[in-house]
Amino acid sequence: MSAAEKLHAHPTATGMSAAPLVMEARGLIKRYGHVTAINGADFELRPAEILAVIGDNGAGKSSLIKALSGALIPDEGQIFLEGKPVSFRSPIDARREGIETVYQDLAVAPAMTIAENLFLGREILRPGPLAKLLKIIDKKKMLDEATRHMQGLQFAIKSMSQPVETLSGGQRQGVAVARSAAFARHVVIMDEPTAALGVREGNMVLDLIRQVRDKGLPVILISHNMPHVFEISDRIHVHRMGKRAALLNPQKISMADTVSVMTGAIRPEDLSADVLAH
Ligand SMILES: Nc1ncnc2c1ncn2[C@@H]1O[C@H](COP(=O)(O)OP(=O)(O)OP(=O)(O)O)[C@@H](O)[C@H]1O
Repeated sequence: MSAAEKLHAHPTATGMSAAPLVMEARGLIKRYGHVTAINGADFELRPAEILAVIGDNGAGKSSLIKALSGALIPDEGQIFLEGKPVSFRSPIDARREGIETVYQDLAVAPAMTIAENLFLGREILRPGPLAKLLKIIDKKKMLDEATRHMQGLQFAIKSMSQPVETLSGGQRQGVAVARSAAFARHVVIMDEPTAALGVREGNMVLDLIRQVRDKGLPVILISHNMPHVFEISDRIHVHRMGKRAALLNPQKISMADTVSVMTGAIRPEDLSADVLAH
């Protein structure tokens, strides 16, 4: 058993709560030459929660998320999914394990329909050996399933055969969120999903993220938007200098104090216990 696995096997010895975790990381390290982007980071994600990950520019949020989504291989440390140690060599590995990531850019293919976007790279083929051999796509089934899924998320769009380029920015981002919700089995990671959006559209995407959580999937939300973080998250992971500095309860701590923890103006050890999340 590796050191990290031992840590995981004795959670109370490290002061962790014994509650079940969907995803966990212990002691992640990633160095780029002289820069240490991840510096002994811990991470914990609970079932059906929205966990915001916040931090100043350069704090190492993206690097942490890349490690959790297979886009970066850490030099040290261990990631656990549903209690099992996992080692992702690529984002495809992470996807196979049920972790879906929505990136801020590269969200959708504009010329394709909503239904096609939902099944992009995972098209449903018509039944039968010939259809499989010729890779004949079952458009009707994809359309039906897309409609059913979008209705389940209360996504207000009339036709799933509409090209994505006819949608607003918020609706496009909504399609990306819905796609990740459709295929994720364990975790949805969202990197600044509302960054490029106006107020109404941002709120629409926040609603959709809540729906994903309410379906039972935990969401990791990386965001610089403090009002959004406070509106939607169940717990806040503050990342600072390459590691988790604090885990905060947005119901108890003010936005101003949260920003102070993020920038280092308040030291985590000076916080009162009631603002910490467990
Ligand atoms: N591929 C890389 N090569 C070299 N240095 C890197 C690389 N990726 C990240 N870094 C460095 O690691 C540190 C953390 O970067 P990271 O992008 O993870 O931070 P961040 O919190 O996501 O920042 P931002 O909010 O600005 O996106 C920074 O100093 C960055 O310059």
